[in-house]
Amino acid sequence: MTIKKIGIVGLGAIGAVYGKMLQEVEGLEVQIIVDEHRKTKYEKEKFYINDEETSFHYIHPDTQSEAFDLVLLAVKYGQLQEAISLIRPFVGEKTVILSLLNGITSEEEIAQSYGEEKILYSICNGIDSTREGNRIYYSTPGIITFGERVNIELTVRVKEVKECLERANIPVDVPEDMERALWNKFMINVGMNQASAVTRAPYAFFQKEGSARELAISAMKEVIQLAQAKEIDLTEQDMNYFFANVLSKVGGTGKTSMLQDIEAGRKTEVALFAEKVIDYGQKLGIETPINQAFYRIIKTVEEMQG
Ligand SMILES: NC(=O)C1=CN([C@@H]2O[C@H](COP(=O)(O)OP(=O)(O)OC[C@H]3O[C@@H](n4cnc5c(N)ncnc54)[C@H](OP(=O)(O)O)[C@@H]3O)[C@@H](O)[C@H]2O)C=CC1
Ligand SMILES: CC(C)(CO)C(=O)C(=O)O
Repeated sequence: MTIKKIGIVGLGAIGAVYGKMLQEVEGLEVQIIVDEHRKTKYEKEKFYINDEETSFHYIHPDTQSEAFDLVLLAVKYGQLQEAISLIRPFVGEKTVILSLLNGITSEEEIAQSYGEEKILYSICNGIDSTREGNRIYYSTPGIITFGERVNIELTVRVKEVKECLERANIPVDVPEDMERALWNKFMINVGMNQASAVTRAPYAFFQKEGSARELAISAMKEVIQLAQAKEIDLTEQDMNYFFANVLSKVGGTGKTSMLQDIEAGRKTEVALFAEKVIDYGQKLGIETPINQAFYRIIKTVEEMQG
């Protein structure tokens, strides 16, 4: 079955960019799954991507519809449970669900509601999208890394999703070891998102040697220790590769999603990052002082913002 009908929950920095690219493909029907309140607001305020007015098609969960072939979740972690409920009417026997959320836990939470057989693991890397209300700016779509937990010979559904994303000119990668890819991204987020959130530094400060990058590296090294204790093949080479080959390509004024949250006074995804690192550290008997400090600072900032 070729993918034809796609549902997306979350029209933010990530969902709007990939949603626009997908809906430009002839033969693909893309619907944004929203509640009534958001539908009214979005239709009135419209969306602007790189200053271009962009229209989307909205679908309410009460609408009678066939199941979607592919559902993309692009909400923040605090909105995940709501999004999981929202997609229920559109999940059928053959639906594939892809969670573009950062972190290593969202797939597990989706699988608890819909079963392992519905999900593929995924993350997006290198996208420098920022959102201010209904205005989204980006210079590169980065790459969606996805697949089954292990990808030696590609399964039919992986091939179909890959073909669909490629038709939309979204760069994709299907790594053999998806768990390692998830942990690699987890390491990046734990360092970059949290160091930028506490310093308020945009990417330019991490693109050069110096204090901001050192701070991110110290948190990343704690993730590497945890991964190695879990026998996941993650090393400092992966960290160096990120700085040299991924971060160097994004716009210097861009900001991590966590810094965007802090600046907008929204709750952050610290539960996906420092909290997870601290948790794993306790279970594995590994000290995680940098993440403990990040956790306390970010929680304090959230409390101050109310
Ligand atoms: N921004 C980035 O550069 C990157 C982000 N990520 C990850 O991607 C995920 C999404 O992040 P990002 O796009 O930045 O987040 P945003 O906050 O920009 O977007 C989230 C969107 O979800 C919408 N939403 C929330 N709840 C619902 C709901 N119940 N029904 C429908 N829509 C809903 C929000 O709508 P509303 O505004 O109306 O509340 C908002 O448009 C996160 O896990 C993030 O860590 C990964 C890589 C890079
Ligand atoms: C990799 C990074 C830091 C890229 O923007 C990200 O995933 C985020 O901002 O959440």
